[in-house]
Amino acid sequence: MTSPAPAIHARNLTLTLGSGSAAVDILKGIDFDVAVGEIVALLGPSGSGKSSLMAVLTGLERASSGTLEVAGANFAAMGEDALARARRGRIGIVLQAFHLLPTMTALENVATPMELAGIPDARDRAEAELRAVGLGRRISHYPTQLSGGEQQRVAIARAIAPRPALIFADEPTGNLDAATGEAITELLFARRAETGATLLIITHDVDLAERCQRVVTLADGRIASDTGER
Ligand SMILES: Nc1ncnc2c1ncn2[C@@H]1O[C@H](COP(=O)(O)OP(=O)(O)OP(=O)(O)O)[C@@H](O)[C@H]1O
Repeated sequence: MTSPAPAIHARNLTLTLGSGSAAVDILKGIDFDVAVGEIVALLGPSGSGKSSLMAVLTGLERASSGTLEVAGANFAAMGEDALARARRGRIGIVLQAFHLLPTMTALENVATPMELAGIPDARDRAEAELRAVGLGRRISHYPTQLSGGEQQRVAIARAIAPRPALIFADEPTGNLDAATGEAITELLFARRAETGATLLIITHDVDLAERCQRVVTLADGRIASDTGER
């Protein structure tokens, strides 16, 4: 029997942006494995490469060299179209600034990406997910009619409704007050537990990092420490 593919298997990932004398080495050889279902916090000082690593791991940015498999897909070897398809089925992203479409209701924000991906029953699934994040009575509201915490709930519903194997959250509580941020953290952990997804959270919040199973710290484009599984 073979063991299941890890959620992330990265070896010697590098990222260099720009060229010639303007080239900047941003990631300098990242070896990183994440098991299915693991909850990992990614810490590190500003400019250490956290967002760049997330961009590479989510397939938004292509690594300059190295190997990368995400939920069994060989991201490093894929063409643009195949990569876009592979990302869609595997990855959900939650960002600090919510990034909801202002002209769409909460329901449309969650359902439309699934409709575009050809997922059946997109509206029903979106509605169920919005109920699961506590917004069953807000599905027809537009983002401007929702608080920051509510908007982040919509963003979490949008990320999780397609049932991705991995959820990436980049400073998900960074725009929220402490109490609202705490509620959003609880929700993210609860939805992860219900769906079995693997969760990677970029954060400056040491309390949030402490609640993750594993803390990986970046410094100057390299992994400086990794607590591994506790
Ligand atoms: N397009 C680019 N061209 C050149 N350098 C870049 C580019 N994008 C990012 N960088 C540099 O790469 C480094 C890592 O940036 P990154 O945003 O990944 O760090 P970070 O750890 O996420 O920081 P923060 O916590 O402030 O968000 C920084 O020095 C940044 O200036």
